Amino acid sequence: MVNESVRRLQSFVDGAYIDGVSSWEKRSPVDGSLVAVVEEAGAEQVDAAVAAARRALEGPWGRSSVAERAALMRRIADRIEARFDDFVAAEIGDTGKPLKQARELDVARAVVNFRSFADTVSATGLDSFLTELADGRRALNYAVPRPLGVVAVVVPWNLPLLLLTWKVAPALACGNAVIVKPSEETPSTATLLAEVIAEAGAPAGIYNVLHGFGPGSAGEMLTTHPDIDGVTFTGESATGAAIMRGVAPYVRPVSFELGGKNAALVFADADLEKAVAGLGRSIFTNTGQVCLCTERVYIQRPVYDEVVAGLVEHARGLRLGRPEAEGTTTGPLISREHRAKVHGYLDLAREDGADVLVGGGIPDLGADLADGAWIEPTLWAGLDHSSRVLREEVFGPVAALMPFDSEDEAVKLANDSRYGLAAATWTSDLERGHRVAQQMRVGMSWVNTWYLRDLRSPFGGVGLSGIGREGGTHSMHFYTEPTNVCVQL
Ligand SMILES: NC(=O)C1=CN([C@@H]2O[C@H](COP(=O)(O)OP(=O)(O)OC[C@H]3O[C@@H](n4cnc5c(N)ncnc54)[C@H](O)[C@@H]3O)[C@@H](O)[C@H]2O)C=CC1
Ligand SMILES: O=C(O)/C=C/C=C(\O)C(=O)O
Repeated sequence: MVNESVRRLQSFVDGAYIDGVSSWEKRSPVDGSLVAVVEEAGAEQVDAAVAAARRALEGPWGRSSVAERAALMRRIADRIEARFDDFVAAEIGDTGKPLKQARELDVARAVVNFRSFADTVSATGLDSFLTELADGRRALNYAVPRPLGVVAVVVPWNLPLLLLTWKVAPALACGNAVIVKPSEETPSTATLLAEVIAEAGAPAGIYNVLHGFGPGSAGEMLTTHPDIDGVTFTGESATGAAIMRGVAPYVRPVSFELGGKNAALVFADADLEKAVAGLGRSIFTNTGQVCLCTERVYIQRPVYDEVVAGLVEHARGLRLGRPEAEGTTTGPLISREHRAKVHGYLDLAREDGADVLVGGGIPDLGADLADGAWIEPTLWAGLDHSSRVLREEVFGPVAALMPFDSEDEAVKLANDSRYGLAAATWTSDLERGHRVAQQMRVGMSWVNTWYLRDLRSPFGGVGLSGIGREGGTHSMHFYTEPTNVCVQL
């Protein structure tokens, strides 16, 4: 039985909430309590969303000016700010993440995403060339960006609103219509955003939300729909591969930000206090559920023991608890299913001979939280580089610590991965910092910091970590198709 006070979440198509074909119960990873009943969209709702988005593009929205669209982005940002606490509550309800993080990272970044892409679209000029041929003819070439069209936005559960708005803001700023498929684990903020975008004066049909799952459900139905024009996706690499297969018959562009198995390198000359604090953040933020999180830490041998001791102390100082509780630093994993996956790696690490320095199991947080998806922050030493624990993305609050001797060895170990998303180098030798950072085979290479973002810079990965870059003008390129005009003068 569903308590009457429990929210029902519906898909949002053509400016209105619509019924689904079935429903599921979204439960809190904090204590297993019921958060919402979510209606699953079926093929009919997917068709309706694609048709609504297409109609919107054919209407006034398709002729809107950059200035009008930038103004709308700013009004949406203002409306999110006006309902900041509602977004924070919705995000916490779905994920169990600490209140402070939801406020300072997730929802704050949603506001910045809209403002930043309002700025970028306003400042982006045209590519143009004055062409002078050998025979004396002259021409003006200029490329006019047209919207990509109907864009499918498929996003995961780890930073739900942040990652959703990171794609929706530039897509709308460029004049597209979007159909969002939020994760089945985090349906709330995408639904609330529909209300806010409508309140900000957006035309019906430019922002649609379909609730559902991946294979055989709304995710697959949307990304294999013949009338979408492109897919932007963040999530697991295997899911990216499945989406690629789905769009292949229609030859649609994709932008993928996928998994990571990110390395950090700590050199003996680093400021160790800062390095340990930075590593603590890069391993454990969001319970390790950020694609950028560090899961492999290489430490130069002379400072190995000191860094290991510092990290163990940091992990022991983390406070697992309810999002709103004073002092909570760390929430649960997103679900029991995901915990089973992470727990599988804890078992595997032991089988592969890891020395478990801290954590390694499921914590006892009392009867109140017994039905949640809690896991202990865990650090390992002594793992061989060939262990699957060091090759596969765990996506939990875990890292393996390993010593190295030379810079060349550290670079080689860090790059020994099929993933290539992010890296962090800790050193007080600036030359080394630049040298090592540039050798990392990744999309984002930080020096003496981690997850410091400038939204104008390219964001994405190489290898199994993705295809393409988003951010600033890189987003503009993905969400538009240029038409080159050549006028003989
Ligand atoms: N690197 C990253 O950013 C993330 C990695 N993960 C990893 O992925 C694992 C699986 O978690 P999931 O939530 O299942 O992530 P996922 O990557 O499979 O799901 C992300 C989104 O894709 C949708 N989806 C799944 N299969 C699809 C398909 N065939 N076609 C279209 N859409 C599809 C999902 O419904 C969700 O909205 C996690 O255990 C975690 O390790 C999960 C979330 C983010
Ligand atoms: O800051 C961003 O734009 C994105 C951060 C994190 C991810 O992309 C992720 O965890 O997938």
